[in-house]
Amino acid sequence: MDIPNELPIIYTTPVLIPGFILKIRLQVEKYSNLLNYLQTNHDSKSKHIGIIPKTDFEKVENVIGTVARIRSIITINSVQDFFLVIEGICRFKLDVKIADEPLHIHKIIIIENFKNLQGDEKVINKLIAEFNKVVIDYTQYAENKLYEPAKRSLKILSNKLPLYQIVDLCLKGFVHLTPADAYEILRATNLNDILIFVTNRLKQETIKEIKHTNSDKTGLIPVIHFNEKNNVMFNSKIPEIPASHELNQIYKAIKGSDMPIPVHKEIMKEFKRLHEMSTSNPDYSVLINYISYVANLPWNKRTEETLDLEKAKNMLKLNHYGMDKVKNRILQFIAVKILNPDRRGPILCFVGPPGVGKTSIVKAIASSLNRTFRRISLGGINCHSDIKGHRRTYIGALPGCIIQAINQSKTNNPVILLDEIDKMYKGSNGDPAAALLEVLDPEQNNSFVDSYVNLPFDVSQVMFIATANNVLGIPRTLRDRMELIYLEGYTEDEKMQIAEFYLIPKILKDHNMNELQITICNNTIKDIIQKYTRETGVRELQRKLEAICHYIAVDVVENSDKKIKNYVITPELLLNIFDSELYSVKNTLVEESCNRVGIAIGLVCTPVGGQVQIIEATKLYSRNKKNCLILTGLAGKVLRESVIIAQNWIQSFVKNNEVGIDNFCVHVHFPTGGIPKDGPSAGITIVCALISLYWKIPLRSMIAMTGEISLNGNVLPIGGVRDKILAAYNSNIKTVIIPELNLKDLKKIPKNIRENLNIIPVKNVEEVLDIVVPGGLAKLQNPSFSTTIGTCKL
Ligand SMILES: Nc1ncnc2c1ncn2[C@@H]1O[C@H](COP(=O)(O)OP(=O)(O)OP(=O)(O)O)[C@@H](O)[C@H]1O
Repeated sequence: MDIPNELPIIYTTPVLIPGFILKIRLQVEKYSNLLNYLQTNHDSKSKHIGIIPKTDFEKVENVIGTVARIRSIITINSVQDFFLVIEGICRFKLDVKIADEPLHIHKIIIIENFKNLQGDEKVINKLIAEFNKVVIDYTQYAENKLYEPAKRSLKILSNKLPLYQIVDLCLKGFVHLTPADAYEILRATNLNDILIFVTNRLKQETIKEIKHTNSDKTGLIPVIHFNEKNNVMFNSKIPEIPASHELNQIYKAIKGSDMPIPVHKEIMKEFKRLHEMSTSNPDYSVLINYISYVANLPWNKRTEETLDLEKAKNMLKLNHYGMDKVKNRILQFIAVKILNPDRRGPILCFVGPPGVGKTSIVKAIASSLNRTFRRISLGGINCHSDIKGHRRTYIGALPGCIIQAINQSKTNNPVILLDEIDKMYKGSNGDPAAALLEVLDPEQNNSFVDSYVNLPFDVSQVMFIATANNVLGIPRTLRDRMELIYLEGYTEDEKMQIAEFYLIPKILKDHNMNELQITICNNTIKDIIQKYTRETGVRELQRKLEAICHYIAVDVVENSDKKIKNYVITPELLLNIFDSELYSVKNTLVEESCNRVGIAIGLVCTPVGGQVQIIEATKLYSRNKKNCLILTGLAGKVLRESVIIAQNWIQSFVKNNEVGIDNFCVHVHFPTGGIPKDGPSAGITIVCALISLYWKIPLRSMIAMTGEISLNGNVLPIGGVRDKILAAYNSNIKTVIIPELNLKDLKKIPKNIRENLNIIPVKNVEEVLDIVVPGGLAKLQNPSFSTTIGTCKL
């Protein structure tokens, strides 16, 4: 729409805000020129006029008005007035006068419309939060009075609209504006000013409503306290100013608290009860503790979040090596928050073996967002009330760990780490997972009710991040509510980097030793990794490096009067520090298994990373026991089924090759016997061990394998390929057989490891046998080499 830069101007008492429609009444006598102008020549609807509010504008530097489009002109013959229906289009600044007669014509400068106004990013979130709070308070008291459009606006408001629309709806729906108010808004140069203005007006309206409601019911004039600092309002009927020092303290705590009005009302009821209670009553101290706990909760205290991508990137990089998946996810979270501050992020859950940095990166995330950090250890929790607290009626009742963590953080938007979420279990006193559901569900967590506090607390601002070692340990319902991010173990090279650039500088700083000349050679770090630790993470490595510092510390203290020495930690010195090597680089079990019948090398994934797993099989001849299968080594249900599938596949293979079948027992063992094992991925390894046993052929040495088998001999994909291949590499295995369908996982494996290992993908068991059996599949199919096979039952 073309708006001329010179417009006829009129002055009106009502203020026209862009987007609104106004009907004004003008005297024909006074405005005859304007009426002529609008009625002659062109269609009046294409004409614009400038509307300037009749205020004390001469005192104001810049006079702001609204460009209005004429919607209709209503003239009534018998009346000396006419009506203009005008629609506010945009705002303008009044410029120089062009003419006084026949019309007041001024030059105008169009200024930014509300829609394009910006808010001050630093404070806008706080203002919106406060505004939302005031809207809730207001509607609680004035809902019956609100007319339909306002109620509709309220519904829309809860859908989190862009800010300018919130303001727009407020103007239309809630606030009764005096002309002075409206002019204030018209002149606003940023959205913050408008939001502050509208919030304050709503507060005043709410106070009016509260006064009205309370005096209606009780005839008492309520005490209304307006907390300037937090701009939060309180309303309560205090019985009388409490006499005792203790009660006074609590009263002050309630007054100083920033709890929402409904909570405040409830707490004042309790306070009234306390006030009337005898101090000898056993409930007295319980009630005092309760009220002061609730009053001191951070109902509305928050840290100002820093949403700065570059800063967060640097901070995360500074604290942790690698972990790209986690870092990228956090950067995405920040980017989304910048675009839409109200959007709630998902609940993240980092799953991985111990010591890979799950806990420590959450701390780094909290500081990169400038939020406080609390850790809740869920390991071993077996009771509903550990999460949700105990009812106040119980002796020694306490709030649950969620509210306690929020209370300790003193803010309502901390980062809370739910550590070891896979290690909670259901006890006789309820299921803690069910209680956590309520906390983690974005639909419910803005009114989380802890049994002790017994009042709704908004935990939706809290950023919950969970960690787990084993995804299967996380209750299914909780798993559904979280976004799982898997962290893998580190390779030797990665551990070297972490030790050199992260752990050693951190440990030296912690021990106040960064001034000393300490050199830990690369060979030393490598030796620690290979001979003194066996882990997928770096926690043990960190402990060993700390032990080196403790060793040096004694020397430093004993020789404190002498000149500072240079300390060079060589691999040889490690023997002095740690007494003896803990692990051999060679995996003796694997090496001994070579050239023996009935043994195959498998790969397994444990909660602490990948491992090489030997499978042993032997025949037992016994008169009494025939056709039986003995399994040892704490094999789980799925593993036992894998053995049966392997046996049955071998039987069909034997039949096809016309090999004889005999009756005897087979014993399959999964060392080490003390550790429970389960899962389907040992399928092809079991087949190979049994084939080696039946055909009495030792398998080719140093070949490890992993893959599930189906009854007709297909090799199916399995999980944990990266960890398994790393374990094979660390155990000097030269060839690894994996299912062809797992080829996609190879991109997660460092290039140097891929180049140094012979990784062979297979589709079926025949291909496996062709690789592991000396002489290949042909040798097995040659009847002169075949042997008798046992038919076995479990
Ligand atoms: N990628 C890494 N970069 C730097 N330091 C790391 C890295 N990964 C782990 N660490 C260090 O290793 C130590 C152990 O890490 P952390 O306690 O976070 O492990 P975790 O995965 O939470 O283990 P758990 O599952 O046992 O709780 C910490 O000191 C941490 O700083």
